[in-house]
Amino acid sequence: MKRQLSRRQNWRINKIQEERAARAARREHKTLEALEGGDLGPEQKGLVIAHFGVQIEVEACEGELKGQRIRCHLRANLPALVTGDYVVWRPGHQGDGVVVAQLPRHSELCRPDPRGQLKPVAANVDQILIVVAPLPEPHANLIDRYLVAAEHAGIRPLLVFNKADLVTEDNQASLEALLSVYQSLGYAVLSVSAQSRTGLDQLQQSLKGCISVFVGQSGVGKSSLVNQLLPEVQTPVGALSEFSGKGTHTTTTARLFHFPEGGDLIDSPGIREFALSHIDRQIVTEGFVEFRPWLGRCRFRDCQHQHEPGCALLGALAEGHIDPKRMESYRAIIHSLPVNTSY
Ligand SMILES: Nc1nc2c(ncn2[C@@H]2O[C@H](COP(=O)(O)OP(=O)(O)OP(=O)(O)O)[C@@H](O)[C@H]2O)c(=O)[nH]1
Ligand SMILES: [Zn+2]
Repeated sequence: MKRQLSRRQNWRINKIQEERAARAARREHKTLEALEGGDLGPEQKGLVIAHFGVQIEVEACEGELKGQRIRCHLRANLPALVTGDYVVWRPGHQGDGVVVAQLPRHSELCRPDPRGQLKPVAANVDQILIVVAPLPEPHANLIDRYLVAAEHAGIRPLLVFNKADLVTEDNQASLEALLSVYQSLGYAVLSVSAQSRTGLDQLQQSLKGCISVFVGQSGVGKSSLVNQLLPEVQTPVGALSEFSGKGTHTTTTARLFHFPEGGDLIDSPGIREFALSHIDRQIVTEGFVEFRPWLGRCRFRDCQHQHEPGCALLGALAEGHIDPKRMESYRAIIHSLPVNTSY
């Protein structure tokens, strides 16, 4: 009986929400019609700064309005836009505007939505800053997961080793051993301290001219670094959770910030946690860059690289071309995948 009731209540709640959404959509449609009926300004390029339900905040990239932020309505039939998207838009007469087209993306960061479907959450990201620190103790496995995600998205990763001030005689050797694995694979590693400001100039240099995101385990100092790099916080970093609308699943709402020294940041709690809930065996295998020369060379086409005879990866491991720690990490990631993922 109780169950029935709550199902009924759920249905009512859903219905009310649907009606509310439909009313908002009708209102939006009217506004849009009025705007498009009047004469709009010229088509021009803009950058999506943030998304607010049916509207988006666009920064003008050119013309008289360059640098200004405009609340824009979305012409019907546009693909879903995300922060970092470049668009074509037309100014209206009341400080608003209409987005008329999306320009092509060169990269996408995706996350599963509540239904498990992959959705882009940020576009045109050039660089993923994977933040690690002596504390909390870094896990190679987690770093490798971020690297796989970056490789899969085709976005350059940069390892940012924060809290360099916490390096001591006791932990130095193991930290250097951990990081040298990545350096020898060709990944850039930058040693910094948000606290003592060591290395921040160099970090600023590597942010210039591109859109970056920060990822990494909780407590490594992402907020601290962002606070150092964005001193005149355009939106308080502490208020990031406001965008996530506490307790809802919309934690993926991202916002674009400009670093005063150049370069952009896209940030949101959802992006910081951007990890790998949505990868399969093939993505992981290809995400280990040093495996690439050996892929497709195993005796068996469906080789799982575990203990099969004639496995090219195992051969490369035995000959010292693959670091045993990375192989161990690879296996741990594969092991953590839901069973039956396709190869
Ligand atoms: N010693 C030292 N402490 C730091 C440094 N950077 C950050 N911290 C400290 O580390 C703790 C965590 O920093 P946050 O910036 O909140 O870390 P976060 O990665 O944003 O954490 P989440 O918000 O949980 O994801 C805070 O107590 C900071 O003061 C650093 O360079 N050196
Ligand atoms: Zn194999």
